[in-house]
Amino acid sequence: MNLHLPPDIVVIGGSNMDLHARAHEQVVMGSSMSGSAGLSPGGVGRNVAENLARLGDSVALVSVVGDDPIGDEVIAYTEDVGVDCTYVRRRADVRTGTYNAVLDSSGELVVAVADMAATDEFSPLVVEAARDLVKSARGVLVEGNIPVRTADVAIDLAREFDVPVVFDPVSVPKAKRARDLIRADRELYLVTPNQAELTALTDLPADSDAEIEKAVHSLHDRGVGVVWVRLGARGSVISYNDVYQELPAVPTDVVDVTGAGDAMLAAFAHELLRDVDLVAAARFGHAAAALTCGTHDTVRMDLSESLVRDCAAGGPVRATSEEMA
Ligand SMILES: Nc1ncnc2c1ncn2[C@@H]1O[C@H](COP(=O)(O)OP(=O)(O)OP(=O)(O)O)[C@@H](O)[C@H]1O
Ligand SMILES: O=c1[nH]cc([C@@H]2O[C@H](CO)[C@@H](O)[C@H]2O)c(=O)[nH]1
Repeated sequence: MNLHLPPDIVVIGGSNMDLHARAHEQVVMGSSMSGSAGLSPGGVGRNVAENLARLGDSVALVSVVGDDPIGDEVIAYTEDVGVDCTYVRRRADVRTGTYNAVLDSSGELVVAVADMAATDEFSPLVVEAARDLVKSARGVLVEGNIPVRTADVAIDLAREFDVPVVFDPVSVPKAKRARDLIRADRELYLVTPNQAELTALTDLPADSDAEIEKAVHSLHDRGVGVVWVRLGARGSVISYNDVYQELPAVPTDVVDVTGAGDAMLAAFAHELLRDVDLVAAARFGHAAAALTCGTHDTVRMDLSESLVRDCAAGGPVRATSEEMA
């Protein structure tokens, strides 16, 4: 008997182990610096799934990791926070992806090397194997780190069953490759670029407010229902139907922005499952991002529904130590 209940959301995306090394002194290129470092499971898709589970949603992850000790750790951690990892494929012939970041003493990123090993080998067959899972979901989230042909199959599959699709283009190079995924002949529910990714998706400038608005409308013309543009410390713009609204970020002392966009997207999706108004859902997303920005990537932010709700209502942006996992 299959005892699995259908998930609210299926996330189709990458899983990594993140290494964050922070120098304790001014970084001198080519030199060995003293500092501290830590490991934590990462990957955009996996991060979104983790945050959804922490917010109390039922979520399944479709992903690929190596059959190696790092993959063991990533899966054990992700299952432990409540994500269904039944459809995470283990492959003996590839390494689990790693994201290796070096930060300076103020927390700014100096350089990051992403070895997307297993995610680069994420074949459409892994998505096909999750057909029944996708069919039963209320929403599917696809992130741009997976190969384009796999993302294409994932979107088609969800649309075949009329399941709304969220697409996160994740970076400029990935957004350029993913441009043709957004087409007028198939609807995407939500696309979430930052300004540079908006340009990469549309071939239009997106520096001024007027340029952003024009580029956003060109995505609507290509079948995207909701466009939510991330503007970093400024906040975001959300656009759908007759609504076009800029939202401020929740001010915070930034310690590490890694994963803030992933938490923001998870929190937004969490609210959508409750039929909350989209602008209110976006505000909830900003609160989750602010909480995540105030925490080192290596110390996972335990996003709980009440913590984010308090923050969105003007409450504290920093979790107390008891609230941290
Ligand atoms: N300096 C900041 N102060 C307050 N909030 C911030 C700051 N930087 C980022 N944020 C919050 O995090 C959200 C996501 O950050 P950003 O817009 O930089 O996303 P991104 O470009 O997709 O980054 P990433 O790919 O690293 O997630 C912002 O919309 C905002 O809510
Ligand atoms: O090229 C990449 N950079 C960063 C990530 C992941 O982004 C996450 C933060 O949003 C982080 O966990 C890292 O693994 C990736 O998968 N590929």
